[in-house]
Amino acid sequence: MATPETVLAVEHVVKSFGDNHVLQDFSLALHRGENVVVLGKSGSGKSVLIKCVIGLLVPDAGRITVLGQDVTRLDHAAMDQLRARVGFLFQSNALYDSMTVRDNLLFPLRRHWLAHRRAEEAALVRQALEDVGLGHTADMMPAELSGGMRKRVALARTLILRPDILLYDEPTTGLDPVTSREISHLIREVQQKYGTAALIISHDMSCVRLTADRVALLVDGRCYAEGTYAQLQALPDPRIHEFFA
Ligand SMILES: Nc1ncnc2c1ncn2[C@@H]1O[C@H](COP(=O)(O)OP(=O)(O)OP(=O)(O)O)[C@@H](O)[C@H]1O
Repeated sequence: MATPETVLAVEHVVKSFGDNHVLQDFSLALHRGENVVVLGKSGSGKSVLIKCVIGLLVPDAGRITVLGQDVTRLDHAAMDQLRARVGFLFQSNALYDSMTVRDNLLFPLRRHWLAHRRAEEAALVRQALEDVGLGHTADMMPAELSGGMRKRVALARTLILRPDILLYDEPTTGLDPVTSREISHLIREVQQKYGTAALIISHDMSCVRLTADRVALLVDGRCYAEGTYAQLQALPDPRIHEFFA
């Protein structure tokens, strides 16, 4: 079997804030088309990791390569171009409340691909919304949507650029259990339909079980263990077991 292509590599990353050593030699690889969940307790450094990946924080040591480019060495323009290929779903969704759903989706499109024809734009918006099960919402304002619908719109807004990688920051936080499950299933559907690789940070075990091809456990700043959900669940190590209890 061919070796899977690595689309994101975190290698020996170290990040401290004063005496708070958050990431200590953390390494992880994400392969094309794969969903990897980084699971860790509150305060373990999951957000710090994702911020390092998108260049909002700079690691003290180590290397992060996204689609073959070392993000710690990219200038602003190169980072901006790379961000068009890496969709980031914020925990807060970060929708523009004063814009319709349609204009929220058009925003990244116009920012990154200036020369789209109107008819093409309309088709792309329609397709992205249909793919998240919200074909009828283009004219609505974000305030008219439920929490789950806002999450779907935010996902559609990242999908419209056809990213190679999706980064999900706690995608089910703040949602009720039924809606959380729907979003987890949607993450899987997107993976299958778009072929994107996803790095998902979460401590919602239902989301982890439903979305992860592989789980990486972030403990004491390191990738303490990795494997499928079932493999990790079966391990007797108490530091792993407590997540599955
Ligand atoms: N900009 C910053 N300056 C100083 N300390 C920070 C900064 N960002 C994060 N930290 C610290 O890094 C540690 C890890 O925080 P992080 O937000 O990554 O945790 P997390 O695993 O995402 O937690 P949660 O699941 O609660 O969101 C915390 O101790 C936090 O206080």
